[in-house]
Amino acid sequence: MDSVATPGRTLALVREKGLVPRKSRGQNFLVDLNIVRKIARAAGLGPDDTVVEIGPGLGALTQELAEQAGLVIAIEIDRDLISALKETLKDKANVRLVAGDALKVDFDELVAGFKGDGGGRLPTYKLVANLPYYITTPILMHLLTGKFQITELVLMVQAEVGYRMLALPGSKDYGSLSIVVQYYTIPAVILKVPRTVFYPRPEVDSLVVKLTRRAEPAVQAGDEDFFFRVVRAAFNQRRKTLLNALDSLGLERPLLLKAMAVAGVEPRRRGETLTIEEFANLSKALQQQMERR
Ligand SMILES: C[S@@+](CC[C@H](N)C(=O)[O-])C[C@H]1O[C@@H](n2cnc3c(N)ncnc32)[C@H](O)[C@@H]1O
Repeated sequence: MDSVATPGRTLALVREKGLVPRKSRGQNFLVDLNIVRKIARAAGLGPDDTVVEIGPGLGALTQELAEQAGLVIAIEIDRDLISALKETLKDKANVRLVAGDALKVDFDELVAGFKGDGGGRLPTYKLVANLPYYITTPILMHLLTGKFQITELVLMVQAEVGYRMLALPGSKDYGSLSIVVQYYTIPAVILKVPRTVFYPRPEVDSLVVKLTRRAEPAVQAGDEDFFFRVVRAAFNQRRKTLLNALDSLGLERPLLLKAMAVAGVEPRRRGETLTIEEFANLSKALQQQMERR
């Protein structure tokens, strides 16, 4: 079957199947084969690779992934799209379609269901998606904190979110998302994508980013849940000093001040100036002080 990634073929398929792209599901289909190819190529796929795709839509990206990977597992929430997908993917024997909600999927179990569990050593795989924008952050949190055997993620996201993933201390885009992404992965920009290559057109431009999973987190943060609580507290009230922002953790002031002194972090600084290492040191110092109480 010819690629569905052209305006003519996408529109014809939408009409033929009586589909109405749902905004509530983030349905903006790619209609530019050149962009589709660049996204798939960014994942560096070969015949030995398994790739999971979230939200295949009409199959534009799936068709290309199937050309390059050994096995493609595509999870689509909208059952109305499944019949269109069966048609656009009918000559792709290496694609497995799964109807379901990616937010609820245990990706390792899903892959093991098709590939076996590797005799206890779960197979690794890549993840590629033109993400539905309305759930970008929860999906990303699920993918990263879920500790799945994903080695690389190539994701198309709203440009603004992409810049937040890559932001460094001191920039206006730097926040909790930057820390979570950089803690677990090494992010890089692959490509800027204008809104004109989608049907229907979204209201914003997009960015394709590649996240390479680190073998070990970027820093040793001690208790991870606590580390992320500290990070969220620091950024929830960005304009406050760190000392005031961390009040929301419910800890006594003297303890906060002692931990800041131990970590070498000035209480008057703002959270948005702290590096990921400084957050980790602060979080560990707070944990130590709490244990000593
Ligand atoms: C931006 S579209 C991308 C479609 C296609 N991959 C493309 O590039 O043309 C997002 C897709 O994700 C699907 N989707 C939305 N929420 C989902 C979820 N929770 N789990 C799986 N798929 C979801 C939508 O139905 C839609 O097909």
